[in-house]
Amino acid sequence: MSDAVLRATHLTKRFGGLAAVNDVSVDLQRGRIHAVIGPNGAGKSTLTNLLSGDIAPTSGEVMLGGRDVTGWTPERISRAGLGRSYQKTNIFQPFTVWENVRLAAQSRAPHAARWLSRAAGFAPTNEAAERAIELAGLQHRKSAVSGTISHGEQRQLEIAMTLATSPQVLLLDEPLAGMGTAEAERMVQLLLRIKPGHAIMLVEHDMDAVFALADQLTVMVNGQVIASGTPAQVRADAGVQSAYLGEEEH
Ligand SMILES: Nc1ncnc2c1ncn2[C@@H]1O[C@H](COP(=O)(O)OP(=O)(O)OP(=O)(O)O)[C@@H](O)[C@H]1O
Repeated sequence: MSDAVLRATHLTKRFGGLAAVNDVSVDLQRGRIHAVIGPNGAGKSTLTNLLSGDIAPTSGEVMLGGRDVTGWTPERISRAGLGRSYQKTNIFQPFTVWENVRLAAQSRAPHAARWLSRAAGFAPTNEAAERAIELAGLQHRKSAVSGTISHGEQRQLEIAMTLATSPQVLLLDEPLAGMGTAEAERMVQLLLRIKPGHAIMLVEHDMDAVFALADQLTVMVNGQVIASGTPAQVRADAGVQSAYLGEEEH
C-alpha cells in the first residue's frame, strides 16, 4: 500500500488518563473510500481531528502526499491537500449556494490573485466553484439562499464547499446524519461521484450507506482498532459482531 495519499501511523491521543485514540494506523488511497465506524465515544471524531490537524497527537505521525504533516496547523494541512467537511458550520446562511462555494474556492486562490480579482471575474476560481457545485448535484440550487435550502441540500453544499478547495483527501464526518431515505440515497450517489478523484475517509453511523460505499472498513472501540479490512471481512469478524455490528440488529 505504498500509494497511500494519507498515511497515519501509530496515532495516540490522550486526554489526561483517557486514550481517546490508542495506537491507530490508517491509510487513505485515491479512488477509495475508507469508512471508520464504531459506537459513540469510540474515538472517530478524535481521529478525524488528528488527521486534519485540529488537535495534535500525543504520539504517532501523519504523512500527507509523502510529507510529514504531524503537528502542522489545520490551515497548512488544508493547503497541502486535505479537505474536511464541518457539518454546516462553515455555511454563511444569508449567502447563496454559489456565493458560499465561490468563497470557499477563492480561499484557495493564490494570494495576489485574491486581491487583484474582482468578485465575479477570476476564471480558475469560478471554474473550481462550478465543478464543485456540479459534483455535489446543486446546479439547480445555485442562486438559492443557503439558509432556505433543505437539510440534505445543506449537507451537499458543505461538501461542495470542501470540494471547491480542490483537496486530494476528504474527511467526511457523518455526511448522512439526520437524513431521510431519499436524501441519504442522494448523498450516497454524490459520494460515489466524487470517489474516483479523491482519497476519502468516511465516518458514518448509517450502516447501509457504509456497506454500500466502503472499499475498506476500520472498526474502533474505546480508542482502539478492533478490526480492519474489506466490508465482507469485517462483517464476518466475530469480535466486531459482538462488540458493535450485533448491536445494530436489535
Ligand atoms: N477534548 C476532550 N477532552 C477530554 N476527553 C475528550 C475530548 N474529546 C473527546 N474526548 C473523549 O474521547 C473519547 C472519544 O471521543 P470521540 O468524540 O472521538 O468519539 P466518537 O467515536 O467520535 O463518538 P461519536 O460517534 O459520539 O461522535 C470519548 O470518551 C470522549 O469523551
